[in-house]
Amino acid sequence: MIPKYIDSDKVRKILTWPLVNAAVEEALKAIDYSELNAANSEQSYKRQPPRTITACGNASQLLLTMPGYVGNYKALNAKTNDQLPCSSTLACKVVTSFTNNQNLQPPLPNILANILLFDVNTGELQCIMEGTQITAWRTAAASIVATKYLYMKRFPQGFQTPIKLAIIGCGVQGQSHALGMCATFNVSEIYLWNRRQSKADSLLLLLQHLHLNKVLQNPTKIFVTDTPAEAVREAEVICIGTYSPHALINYDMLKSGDVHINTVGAGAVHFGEVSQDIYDNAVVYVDSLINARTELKDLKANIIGEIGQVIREGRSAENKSLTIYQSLGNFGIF
Ligand SMILES: NC(=O)C1=CN([C@@H]2O[C@H](COP(=O)(O)OP(=O)(O)OC[C@H]3O[C@@H](n4cnc5c(N)ncnc54)[C@H](O)[C@@H]3O)[C@@H](O)[C@H]2O)C=CC1
Ligand SMILES: O=C(O)C1=NCCCC1
Repeated sequence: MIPKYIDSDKVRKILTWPLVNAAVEEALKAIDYSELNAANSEQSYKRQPPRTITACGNASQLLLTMPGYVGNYKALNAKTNDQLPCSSTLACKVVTSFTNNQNLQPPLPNILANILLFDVNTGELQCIMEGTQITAWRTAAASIVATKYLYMKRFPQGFQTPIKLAIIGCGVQGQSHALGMCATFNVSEIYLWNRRQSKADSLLLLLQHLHLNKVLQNPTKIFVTDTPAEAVREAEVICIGTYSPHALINYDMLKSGDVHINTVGAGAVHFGEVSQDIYDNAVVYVDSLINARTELKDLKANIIGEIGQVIREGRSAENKSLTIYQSLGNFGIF
């Protein structure tokens, strides 16, 4: 059988925020196979071994392989939104992170991905999906799901609660986080910061264009700031996705009261862009504990558990107004 190839144009046509958010929530919700027992046999489950990271020459050129299986999950039909019968997916995402790509002429995305889908009965390769956009959407959707369960659920208005949002780093991830958050939540104000301001300006123009054309519904005030401190001063929800090896925000910069941070970036380690004093004052949730055990082993933080557990059981009573979703990366169900 020749596997089907789904190119980036076809992928783009399928992706919508409700669909991707739902797929990612479903994948995050799956329980680890080792915890499955007779009492929760209806539950979806996952087998997700640690991902491998292979350096190609040096640490700025990496190949990541991310295999996973999700069994017994319930997905929605993309066209009708109807619940589909229980499904299972066996897949492997293969990602490269080559951080010089942005300097090529013409530039390429630093993160390039392909997703291999296998027949769960025969193991045959069924399909290869261009995965670069899926990675951008999936990562933002995981932050959206984390924001929904760790932040929005604190308020009686839930999803409708107006939020002030900060985007630190306006590259591929910054853009998908801004678009996904604005498409999903009632974002009243959005503060954009990027090391090179022109990228933040471009994102501002894109957001204004989407609002003007009613692709984004809620009226959002959009600001470009000179510093990360200005961007986060008022923010209730912060998304940070850069390659910065040092902290771009620290605890003194945050507003007091309820704040939630989604941190997705940083190069060699996955926790460089937020200061230690923020971690000291926060509770941390991850997407994948199995990857956290290796990739976050040097992080000194109160890691409570996986976001999937919060989806299944609610947030534990840890009494902290500052939450962090530390995103390592896993895969959605597509
Ligand atoms: N957690 C996850 O699942 C995923 C994480 N990532 C990570 O997210 C981060 C961003 O990735 P992309 O948006 O695809 O890259 P990108 O190259 O499109 O954007 C990176 C942004 O970081 C900024 N930046 C780079 N170095 C900086 C520094 N020293 N200080 C301040 N800003 C700096 C750049 O100005 C740029 O706007 C990377 O660390 C990447 O590894 C990417 C995909 C998935
Ligand atoms: O989950 C992913 O995809 C990635 N995670 C870390 C950085 C590269 C892509």
